Amino acid sequence: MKIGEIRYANVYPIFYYLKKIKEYDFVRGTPSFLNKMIREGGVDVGVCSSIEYARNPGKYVIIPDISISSVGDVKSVCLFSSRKIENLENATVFLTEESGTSVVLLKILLKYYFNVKVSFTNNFDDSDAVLLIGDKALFSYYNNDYKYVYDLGFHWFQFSGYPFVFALWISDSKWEGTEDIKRLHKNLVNIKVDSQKNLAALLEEYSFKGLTSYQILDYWDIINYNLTEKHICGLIKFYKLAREIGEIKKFPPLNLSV
Ligand SMILES: C=C(O[C@@H]1C=C(C(=O)O)C=C[C@H]1O)C(=O)O
Repeated sequence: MKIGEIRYANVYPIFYYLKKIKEYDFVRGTPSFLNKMIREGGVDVGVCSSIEYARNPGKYVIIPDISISSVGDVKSVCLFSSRKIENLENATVFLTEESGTSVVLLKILLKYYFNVKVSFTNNFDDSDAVLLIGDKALFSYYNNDYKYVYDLGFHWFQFSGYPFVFALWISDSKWEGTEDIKRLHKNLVNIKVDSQKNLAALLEEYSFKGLTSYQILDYWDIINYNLTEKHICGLIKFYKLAREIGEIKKFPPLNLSV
């Protein structure tokens, strides 16, 4: 099986253990690259943007019990700004090209929670505020690169009261019901539990320029890999609002299965 691996710190603990099983091949990249890979059949399974599932629901199944989520702060998905958000009316906001989900989350929060209208750009230098995800966001978060930092995980929680599911483990639907996908599901669930018990051990092999060991541990501690009923409630709310703002065509049936 070929598995799409997000090359960020957020999911390093899971892949660290998954690679020890020696049963899988891996393709590394940003979420938007992996979304394209799974869409085009370049990988069989991937940890992909949750919005990718909703854009092509008949094509995938969701592997249960695992995700990349936040329950409150996430630290690695933030709007960074030199102005307070209420002063960003009519401003220009840079959107990272690495993301699928967070771009939609930002649009939802700006409209329904912050009540601010902005325009978007992919020109970093031309912007008043920037949406970053993954390691770039994490670096800026801990190194105080901007005066105002809006953690989208935190604000989603304030807004909805639910966890936010940034990424889902999805497989091409042709794998549904196979022994391979059942075994992968079992491996992932075991890894999810075990990896949280011994995060400090991972630091022997992991370094992140610009972050202290304490900051990395703190980050791995808050990143949430569960997919509980509450996560699903958050996901449903997100998909409904994404549909309202025209980011997806239809509310997708949620096919969680192995
Ligand atoms: C928590 C994060 O969530 C990520 C955000 C994603 C997106 O915006 O599409 C996809 C996968 C996750 O890596 C992060 O980037 O650190």
